[in-house]
Amino acid sequence: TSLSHLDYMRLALDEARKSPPKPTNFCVGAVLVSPSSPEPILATGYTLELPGNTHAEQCCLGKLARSMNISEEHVGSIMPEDTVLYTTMEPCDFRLSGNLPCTERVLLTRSSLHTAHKGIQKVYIGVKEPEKFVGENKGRRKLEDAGIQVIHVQGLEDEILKVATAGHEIKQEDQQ
Ligand SMILES: Nc1nc(=O)c(N)c(NC[C@H](O)[C@H](O)[C@H](O)COP(=O)(O)O)[nH]1
Ligand SMILES: [Zn+2]
Repeated sequence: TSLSHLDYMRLALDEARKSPPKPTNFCVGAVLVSPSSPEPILATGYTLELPGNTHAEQCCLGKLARSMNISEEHVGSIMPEDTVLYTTMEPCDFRLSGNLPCTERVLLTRSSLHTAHKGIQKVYIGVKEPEKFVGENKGRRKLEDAGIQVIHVQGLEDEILKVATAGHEIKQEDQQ
């Protein structure tokens, strides 16, 4: 039985819950999926899972690369043709830390220095990024311009945002 988009987004949310809350980022979860593969789940990831200031999507790519003994920037070359990414929050387009944004990392799966690969075909998002750290996230347009569909999977927004902002101080007016 194949899992629905909502099932995969729930899996991503389960990953997000594992992320240690911080006031300077969001707790996000992601799952790399090849729907038609015998083992559809290629990798899971959550914010800060891998050492360093890592993002959920970054951890998915890094873990998949490591499992195949290749570097992250070449991971697109080993992805099945139907690879898609589920992430509870849309891939970042700018990071206050200055680290490479996940939108760029997703784009890199589509082509590397010498050859183009299929890489990630679609990105399913649970919520858009709240404009708390970096203003409006313009990454969606970049992904679409590169032929990657960005699809909002509805239904888990409240839960996703509650998990994402677990490390953010509760303002007085929020305490009613
Ligand atoms: N899609 C997504 N996945 C994540 O795992 C994560 N933490 C964010 N968060 C976006 C937010 O804009 C950045 O976390 C801040 O801009 C701070 O940047 P750093 O995380 O310190 O590089 N967004
Ligand atoms: Zn990111």
